[in-house]
Amino acid sequence: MASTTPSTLRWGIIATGGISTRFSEDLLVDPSTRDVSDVTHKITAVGSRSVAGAQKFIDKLKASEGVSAWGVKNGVLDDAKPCGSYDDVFADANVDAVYIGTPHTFHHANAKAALLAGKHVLCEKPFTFDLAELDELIAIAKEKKVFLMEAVWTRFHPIAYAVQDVLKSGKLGQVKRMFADFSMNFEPDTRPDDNRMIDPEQGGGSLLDQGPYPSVWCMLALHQHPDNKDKDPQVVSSYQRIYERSGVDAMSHWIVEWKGFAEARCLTDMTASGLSEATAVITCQEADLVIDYPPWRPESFSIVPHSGGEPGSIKEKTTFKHTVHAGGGMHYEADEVARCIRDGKLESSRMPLSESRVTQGWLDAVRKQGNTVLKDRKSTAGN
Ligand SMILES: NC(=O)C1=CN([C@@H]2O[C@H](COP(=O)(O)OP(=O)(O)OC[C@H]3O[C@@H](n4cnc5c(N)ncnc54)[C@H](OP(=O)(O)O)[C@@H]3O)[C@@H](O)[C@H]2O)C=CC1
Ligand SMILES: O=C1OC[C@@H](O)[C@H](O)[C@H]1O
Repeated sequence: MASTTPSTLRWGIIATGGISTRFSEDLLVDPSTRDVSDVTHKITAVGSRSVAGAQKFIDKLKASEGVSAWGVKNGVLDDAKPCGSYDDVFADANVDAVYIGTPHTFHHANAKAALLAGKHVLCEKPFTFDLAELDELIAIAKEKKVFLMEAVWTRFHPIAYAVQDVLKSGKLGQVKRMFADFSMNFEPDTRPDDNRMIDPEQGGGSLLDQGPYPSVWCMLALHQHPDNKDKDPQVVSSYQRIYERSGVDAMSHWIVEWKGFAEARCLTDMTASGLSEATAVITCQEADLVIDYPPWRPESFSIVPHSGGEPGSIKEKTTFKHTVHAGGGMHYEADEVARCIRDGKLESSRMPLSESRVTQGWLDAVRKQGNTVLKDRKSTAGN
């Protein structure tokens, strides 16, 4: 059988913190371990606030062990240039696409600069601080004819497709409502004031950091459900508990309504853990679909009969496992970006900009209805 040469995407990595490390390590994993042969990845530039920081990051990647050692041996890092500013990465002709791994309040400025320089952009969650900032990025990407996507990696995991297949098959009957939770004890009192979960200047608090995950399951299970016709679901109620030390939210609750279809209750909490066996529960006519912890990378879900005397045709619990292939699981979204760019697409149909707008709107609504120090923070759009 004739084999075609894979398309290689050349990445510039912006920032050298925790998530940039994990994303880059996944770019170093052999694509064939996840049955991918049509795209490959290279890291051609790393941007940090200091050139020494960028060099240290590259050196650490070059010392990778385990599944990421493959990329080191196979040239993924051979042309990686350390840059002492993010702008140097945006100006680099050897970079096709930029991955943005800075704290929340910097996403807009960093993505905007990259787009204006003509680079394709994959930006960490939450896309921006508010919807006005996101709309500005979308307008620039459209004008520059470059690809833009929010890095909601969980949407590309095997389990995400499997959950949708079950719901779409109709075997669980009508969807009634759902609950989605990302609670985790980050032990905020032990963290310094400049930790990004605490610091308002970095968009701290549970809502912005954790909120994108309940949204994943809401969007896949309800928003994209074939029976749903409401494409503009709104937050109808919310509550935020304040983390007194810095005034960000310790916990947020909100309810979203898809008119004429269903409601979702969403929860984020950075001060207490969530249920280990239920990061999301989708209540359907015939049974519940229960997705296990952790919300960002679950690998199993169960179909669970209704409790008590509730009717429902499904009487036995069945559990399904969908493990992430070798690596951390961020390679799937990277493959999606590579394919979209190869095919000349400006957005992903799996993670469309219209859906990022919907979930960004929920974060805005909860923040504005609450009473944290970020309540009235002004958008940087247009600056
Ligand atoms: N998808 C996922 O699973 C995860 C996503 N995230 C997301 O990734 C983003 C970054 O999170 P994370 O990597 O944990 O954060 P870190 O604090 O570990 O790293 C942030 C990096 O941003 C750069 N930076 C630029 N300006 C500042 C500033 N003023 N203060 C602090 N850092 C700055 C720094 O890199 P440098 O010095 O090199 O410029 C720093 O290392 C967030 O949007 C977060 O929500 C985080 C964790 C998991
Ligand atoms: O995106 C995330 O997922 C995993 C969590 O540990 C992290 O805080 C969050 O940013």
